[in-house]
Amino acid sequence: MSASSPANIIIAYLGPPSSYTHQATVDSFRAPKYTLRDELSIRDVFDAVQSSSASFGVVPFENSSNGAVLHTLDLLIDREEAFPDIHICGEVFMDVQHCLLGYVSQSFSSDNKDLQSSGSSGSATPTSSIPFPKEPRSKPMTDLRHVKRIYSHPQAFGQCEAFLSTYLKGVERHEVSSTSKAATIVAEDRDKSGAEAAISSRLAADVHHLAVLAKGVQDVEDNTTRFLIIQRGPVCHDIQNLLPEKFQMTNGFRLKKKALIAFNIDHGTQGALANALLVFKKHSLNLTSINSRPSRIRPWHYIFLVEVEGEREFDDPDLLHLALQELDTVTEGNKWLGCWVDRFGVNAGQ
Ligand SMILES: O=C(O)C(=O)C[C@]1(C(=O)O)C=C[C@@H](O)C=C1
Repeated sequence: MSASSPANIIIAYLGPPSSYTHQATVDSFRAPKYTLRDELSIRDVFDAVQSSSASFGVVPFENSSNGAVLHTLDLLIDREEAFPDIHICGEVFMDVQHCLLGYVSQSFSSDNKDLQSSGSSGSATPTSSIPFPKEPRSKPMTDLRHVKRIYSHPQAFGQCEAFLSTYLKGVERHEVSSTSKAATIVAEDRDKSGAEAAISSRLAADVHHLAVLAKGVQDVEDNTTRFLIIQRGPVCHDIQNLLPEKFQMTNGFRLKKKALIAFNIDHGTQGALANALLVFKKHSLNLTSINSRPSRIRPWHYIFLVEVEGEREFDDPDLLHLALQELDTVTEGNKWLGCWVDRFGVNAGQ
């Protein structure tokens, strides 16, 4: 059966199961209409969609406290031209509450009434570069002296700095492809000595039979990750009808829409970047973010990614066409990466 047959719409997502991407995907693409397939890396999700072995893919894009997922940006700008047909067709916002998962140590559990004996005062140590470190929001629920290695996705480490630098200072960190992969590794710790722990989700604790050693370990209470839905081909393509209704562009005439565009400019021309940005202003496309990634062609030369939002402009292809034509005249090259219905303020599942 082909990936886009109505009875079998395959959605590839960054796994293994119980990753945050999985949770965002389950909430948006419900069985039996959709079949979810986990992939080991964000690149594998792009590959699955580009090769049409999946109709859609779900990947993390940015976090409200730690910023862009660089790996996703790099795959979108596609320096190697491996993903020429990938377009964004939707977004999902999800609240992310991290936990520290592992094992409760038998040797330390008897004296865990006093958690300060975990070797920490509960305050982060000031250093010359960070004289006033952020206080962690939560305390461990058990002694952590047995933890020698922590596994997680780099984004999750970035979101939990205060807790880690207070209660697990100097403990080796291992970056892996997702938080659920981290939980899988810890669950495989054969002697259950508790030397390994993962920053992962509450769901991953249940799936992998791990103990929750601390809850809500991210630096900020309101910690939201935005995920992108990707498809093969431009958004006007028939494949849009296979998406859940809330993501379909035609569903919301006059709904706010967003788009992502990548471009490069002649860095030697004065005002080149400003001129490119002015095109969006002129065409009433409100710029909401700008990211840059090294071009890897010349040092200190960047590819820019801008996100724009608008209403009428997206419902009239001629208006967009005009804006892009004008962008052609002030950039050295640009790539339309898709447009989608704005879901800001709407949680996954709604
Ligand atoms: O590792 C996961 O569980 C993911 O889905 C990836 C990811 C990310 O890359 O941002 C998703 C949400 C959290 O912000 C941390 C990690």
